[in-house]
Amino acid sequence: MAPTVERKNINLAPLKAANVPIFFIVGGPGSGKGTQCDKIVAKYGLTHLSSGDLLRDEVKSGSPRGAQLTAIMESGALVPLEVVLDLVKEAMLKAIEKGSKGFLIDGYPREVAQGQQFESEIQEAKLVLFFDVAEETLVKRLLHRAQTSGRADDNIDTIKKRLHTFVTSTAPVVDYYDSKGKLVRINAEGSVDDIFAVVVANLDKVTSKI
Ligand SMILES: Nc1ncnc2c1ncn2[C@@H]1O[C@H](COP(=O)(O)OP(=O)(O)O)[C@@H](O)[C@H]1O
Ligand SMILES: Nc1ncnc2c1ncn2[C@H]1C[C@H](O)[C@@H](COP(=O)(O)OP(=O)(O)O)O1
Ligand SMILES: [Mg+2]
Repeated sequence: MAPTVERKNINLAPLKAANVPIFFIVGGPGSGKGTQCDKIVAKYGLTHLSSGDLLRDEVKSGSPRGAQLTAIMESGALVPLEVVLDLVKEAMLKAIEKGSKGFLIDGYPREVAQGQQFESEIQEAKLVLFFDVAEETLVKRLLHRAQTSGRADDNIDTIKKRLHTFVTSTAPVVDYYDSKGKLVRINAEGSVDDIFAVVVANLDKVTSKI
């Protein structure tokens, strides 16, 4: 039986009232989500929240659920939906207090239910950017990142499991938003700058801020 997850009572009113644009950033592990988000932040001033970073921060904080989270992440599986969603909500609220103009939610949703729950409890995403990269390239990039990342999940065994999780749980997210007409599929095999040019062309269509 799955462990019971304690939900926090989070007041979402300020976040809903702000009604700022929200973009989901989806792609396999190593597809360049973080890399492209850094560039989007620099150009558009949106707030970048990576669910993986939020989870790693939670682990570092030494909170009781930290050890459990580490084990799940090292196994390449997904952390329970409620844990991630609460962390994302809290981070969004903090950013709204500081005047955020909008959000890049990176690495989320990783399963269709995450997207549905987020959108029913918070707000609909404006667009979903999907960075499309072949598995072979993902493995190469992650093994290269492993040399400097210090991440416990950047090793070949965990990478294989994360790829499996991506195919089984996250690929349906891509189809789900495609069928809603919200998906922007970006071939992300090229150079960082070439990919960013495609990102900009798509974001410029929906945002007036340059
Ligand atoms: N277009 C690209 N071409 C080559 N390497 C890339 C590209 N984009 C990102 N990388 C590298 O691939 C690795 C994974 O990128 P990252 O942004 O951390 O991806 P994600 O957040 O999707 O896991 C990093 O080492 C990064 O420097
Ligand atoms: N939205 C989410 N739901 C469940 N687990 C998540 C999650 N986001 C991250 N995790 C967990 C499982 C992932 O394998 C791990 C690392 O995530 P990440 O930092 O986003 O990886 P990457 O940037 O390589 O795609 O954290
Ligand atoms: Mg990342």
